[in-house]
Amino acid sequence: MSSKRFAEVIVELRSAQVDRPFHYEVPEHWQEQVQIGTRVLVPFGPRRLEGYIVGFSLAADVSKIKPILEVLDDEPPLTPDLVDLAGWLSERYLCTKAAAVQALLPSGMRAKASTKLRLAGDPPFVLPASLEADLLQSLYQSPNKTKEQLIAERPEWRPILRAWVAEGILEESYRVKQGAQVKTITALQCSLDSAAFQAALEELSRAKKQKEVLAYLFDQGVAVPMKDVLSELGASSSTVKPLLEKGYLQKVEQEVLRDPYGIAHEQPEQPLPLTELQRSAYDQIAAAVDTQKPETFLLQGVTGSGKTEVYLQAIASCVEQGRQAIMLVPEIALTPQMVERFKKRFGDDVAVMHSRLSAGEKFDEWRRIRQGDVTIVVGARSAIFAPFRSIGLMIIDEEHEVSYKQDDHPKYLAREVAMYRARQHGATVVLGSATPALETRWWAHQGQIRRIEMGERVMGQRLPKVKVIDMRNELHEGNRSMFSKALKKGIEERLEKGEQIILFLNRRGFATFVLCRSCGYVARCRECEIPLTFHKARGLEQLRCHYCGYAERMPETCPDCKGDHVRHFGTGTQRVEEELHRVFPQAGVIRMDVDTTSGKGSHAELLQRFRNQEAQILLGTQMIAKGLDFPNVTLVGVISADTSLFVPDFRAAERTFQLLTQVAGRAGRHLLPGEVVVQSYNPQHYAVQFAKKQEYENFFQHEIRVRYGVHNPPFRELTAFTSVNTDEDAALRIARTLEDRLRTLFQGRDDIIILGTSPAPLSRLQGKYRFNVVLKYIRFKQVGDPIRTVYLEAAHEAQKAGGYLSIDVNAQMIL
Ligand SMILES: Nc1ncnc2c1ncn2[C@@H]1O[C@H](COP(=O)(O)OP(=O)(O)OP(=O)(O)O)[C@@H](O)[C@H]1O
Ligand SMILES: [Zn+2]
Ligand SMILES: [Zn+2]
Repeated sequence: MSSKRFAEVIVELRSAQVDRPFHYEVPEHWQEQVQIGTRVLVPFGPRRLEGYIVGFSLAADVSKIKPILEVLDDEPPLTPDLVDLAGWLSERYLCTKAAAVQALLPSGMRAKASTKLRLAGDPPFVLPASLEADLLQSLYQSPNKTKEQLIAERPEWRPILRAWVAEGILEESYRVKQGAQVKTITALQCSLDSAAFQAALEELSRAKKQKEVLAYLFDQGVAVPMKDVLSELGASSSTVKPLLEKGYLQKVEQEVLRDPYGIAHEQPEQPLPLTELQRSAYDQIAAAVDTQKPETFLLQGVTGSGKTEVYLQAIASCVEQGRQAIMLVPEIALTPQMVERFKKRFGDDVAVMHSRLSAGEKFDEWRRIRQGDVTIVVGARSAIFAPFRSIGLMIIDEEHEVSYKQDDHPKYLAREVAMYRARQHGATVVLGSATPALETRWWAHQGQIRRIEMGERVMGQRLPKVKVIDMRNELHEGNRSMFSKALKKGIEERLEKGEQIILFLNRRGFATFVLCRSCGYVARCRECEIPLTFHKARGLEQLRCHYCGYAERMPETCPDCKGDHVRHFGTGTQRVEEELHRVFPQAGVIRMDVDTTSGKGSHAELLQRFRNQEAQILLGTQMIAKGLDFPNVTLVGVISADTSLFVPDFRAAERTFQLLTQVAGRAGRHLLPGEVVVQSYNPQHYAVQFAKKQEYENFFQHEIRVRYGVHNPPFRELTAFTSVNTDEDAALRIARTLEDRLRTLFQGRDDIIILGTSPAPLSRLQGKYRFNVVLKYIRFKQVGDPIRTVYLEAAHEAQKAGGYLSIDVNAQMIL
């Protein structure tokens, strides 16, 4: 090809003003090497930026076009289908292309560029006492300093450097440091031929250990990690040193991949013989994978129905056909046990990706996927972007989980990304849950996706019996404790029999607020206006804001009425723990909440202690609701079902139902029968009642009518705009302007509903005021482009006013 190609490059700036590809010339020597997805370094104004090639064109205005400075990788990090996916992400979620590209790559990927300088021409004549003289001296004395370091040292040198480069006195070259370094180890190698080897042995006649090391490496024929050589032969580095000096051995740096789990996987575990229901589910999924046509399933299986075994075998069948598989699980459920289950089945063929890995570990796992070293990835949300070549199967377990929606740009929903990639790759998507998202179940009802039902537990165990206790009656009968009589009795029985108990505290609400019983004053954060949460640590009573971290002492008297009736209300895990110790002094309790699990690995460690039966009671928030499987647990108690029912969220009923069903599903999964006790002040609520009977289908029928009546998902999609500013008037003004423009734009469209400017449920956060405008529409395709224009304009104005305007397309929660 003789005609010159120009590369279209997306640079790493996330600003909307530069949200388009820029053209660069591809220097002759890189013509062969660059492809779509190649990472490059390009000049951008006075800066040098990293960017990705997203296309090629025969550009016209050649005069202005600058050449690419550097190609950053041998293999392009992005495959062409990922470049295409980035384009889709930015259109679907209205984010910049740069933000979309970055979402596809591990955080450790970003390079830092630096500029090396070399004196190339004759140094200029400079006055002995001048800026130029200092610079020259510095250049001679420390030739390794980069341009960036020099400028940081003396900003006044910047124009001089620029001039000298222009005059050819200095020459620039770029060096790029990877964000996360490739990890290497030192290995030893013997590259002598046999004759030279024999000669060397003679020469070393008396140095027995040296001879041994040399012979060992000669026999190996390949490089062996130095530490293995030393431990194998019981040698020390002083043995190796003379061999290196004489040139008999060479040191080589070998790349190694960090294995974050490092589990030894010797004997692969055999698949279990499937039950009839599992077999039928497996057959349908495997057949779909075979067709290589995009298809989505809802695998609706009650808790304990053995969905995981179906996933494992479907993955095995996909991999056998030479295609790759992605398995998503909620971050919280991605425990070492979970990973171990995959590693036992598939050995080293599995990469793991989640946010608790270090940047280096993430980078390595990502490279193993990109290089084709593994065919399966298990991970949290972002693993859906795994750079596989030919995806056959994508599974999203607990697909209804909120954590599958990214809360930062691009605010993608993993389920939608999976379905888009399925179209690209001709892959099958499996959405698995006992309590599917209402939308998913609705699509299945509409026939857009196929539903597979597994209505029974694996060994035919009964679903646990759920008792709902009316806490109002308990109070009327004089029981002022947080444990109903039934729950107390249940705990006592289990403690006696040596069985285990999970107590669950539903804390989506703001549980331990502080209230004055005589005047009704509620302590709130000064910055966020959220009720403060009561905390007790080392005898100190504190009020803390869960959003911004603000803290103050618990007041002794009411700031409003000066009375002494201020009390903390609601129930935090700490209070339940104290109460447990008081009522059941003999019982060991493990508490799991954000306070006890903030350290790396502490989450897994606490669960392991419970598994080892070091304590009989596990007490926690929703983080213990998912995927835990403990054979000895026969009682699950929910302290209060109500806290999640009264949050200002249209999904409150759905979430409550899901949480209660998931929690109840933790009991009686094995041989011992299970019991569940749910305490509630609103036991008649339909979410509580359907959860009691574990009747998802009936809940769905009821809830879908409620949604239809108020035009909520799945009948409309919601996009939320939030105007944020420290100045309340400015925040309000921007939101109103946006609302007006949307109204003008969609005038006469009765399929579109605009919920006018209103204070956000979190009306103040970290000292900033927040106002929402919510748009409801049927098809995003019909509104996406016009919304983008209006949004970008208003966002620009918000910025000028010192705040910002955020957008959440297909919002799952409005805060
Ligand atoms: N075919 C089988 N034969 C014997 N045991 C099985 C079989 N399939 C699954 N099991 C066992 O049944 C238990 C429940 O299975 P699994 O955890 O996969 O259920 P699940 O549907 O994912 O439940 P949940 O939604 O509650 O997480 C597990 O202990 C699993 O090892
Ligand atoms: Zn008061
Ligand atoms: Zn706050």
